[in-house]
Amino acid sequence: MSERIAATIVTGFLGAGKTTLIRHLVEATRDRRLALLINEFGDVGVDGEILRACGDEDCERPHIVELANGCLCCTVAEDFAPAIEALLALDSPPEHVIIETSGLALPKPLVKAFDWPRIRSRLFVDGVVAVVDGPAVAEGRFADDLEALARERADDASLDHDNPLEEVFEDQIACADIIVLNKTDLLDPQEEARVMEILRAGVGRASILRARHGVVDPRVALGLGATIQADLANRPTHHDAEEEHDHDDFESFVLDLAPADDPERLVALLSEVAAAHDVLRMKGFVEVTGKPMRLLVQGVGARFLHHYDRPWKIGEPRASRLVVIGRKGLDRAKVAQRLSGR
Ligand SMILES: Nc1nc2c(ncn2[C@@H]2O[C@H](COP(=O)(O)OP(=O)(O)OP(=O)(O)O)[C@@H](O)[C@H]2O)c(=O)[nH]1
Repeated sequence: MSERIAATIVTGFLGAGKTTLIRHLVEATRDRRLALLINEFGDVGVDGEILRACGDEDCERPHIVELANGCLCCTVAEDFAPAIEALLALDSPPEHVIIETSGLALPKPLVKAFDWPRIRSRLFVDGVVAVVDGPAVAEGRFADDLEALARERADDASLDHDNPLEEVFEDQIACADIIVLNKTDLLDPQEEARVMEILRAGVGRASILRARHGVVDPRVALGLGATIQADLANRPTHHDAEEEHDHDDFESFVLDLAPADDPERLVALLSEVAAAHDVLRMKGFVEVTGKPMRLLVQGVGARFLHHYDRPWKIGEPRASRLVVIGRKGLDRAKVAQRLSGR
């Protein structure tokens, strides 16, 4: 089996800033091959146009696939799986896929669609990012333009999800690994605190990042830098490329671990440590004692996935190495101590 490719699902109500955030991520990760899969209702092509029209030739770089035939989770066989297969059959297939859902989509069924064998063998869900329209929530609404939202709902014959909007919003929040509280430029401190409170009440253990115009660190949103860093042993030249970036809100470090005897136990511990120290991302490869395959481990907040991605190559150092990303002030010594003391 070829290596599986990570996919990030970006969800959030109409106008919350999904396209703006994705555009930022595309611009901030020019050295990576991204593909975008956009699921829009009604005004087909608009988001794709915005993403293409960066006024910069590099913005042509990602492959953009638009799927307009309704809810992705309801059309897995006809639309979603063939689109993914076509992307992966490209001469240079993407390293990461970003899926923008329609504002009304429930993310959970889409995450479940990844369990389809045709999808599961090629792709895994790296994380679900929910974009929240800060000012709309502060005003007790969920979207900036409720009428447009109602129209979208009415036009969408494939949606028999006729849940109250609150429930769709709550579902999007509940399913997210990372919540981006967007449009903070339009919130005063009291409003921002109130929205934070509403979100915290609904989110469980997801991390909430504040953003203006969707500007979030791609290492956190996509884990892209994390993959590179965790793979340092195999790609020593990337060491040279590590420069000081202006990622002032976050910090990251690489942690070397002993080989794991029991992957389940390791992942449970990682999840516990991530929750205790508000770690946003952990990602890397681990040697499991007695296994010829390397274990890919990746966490977004406290949610972890792991699978054996390929056999260790002959002569390849079997390092167990994770990149850990958190907010500034992350207690590196404590995280290291808890993970090395297993
Ligand atoms: N003031 C302000 N405007 C923003 C911000 N983020 C996005 N916008 C604007 O909000 C509008 C909607 O943003 P989009 O990125 O298109 O939102 P979307 O979630 O993709 O919308 P749909 O695809 O229609 O569901 C656009 O006019 C953006 O320029 C922000 O942080 N602050």
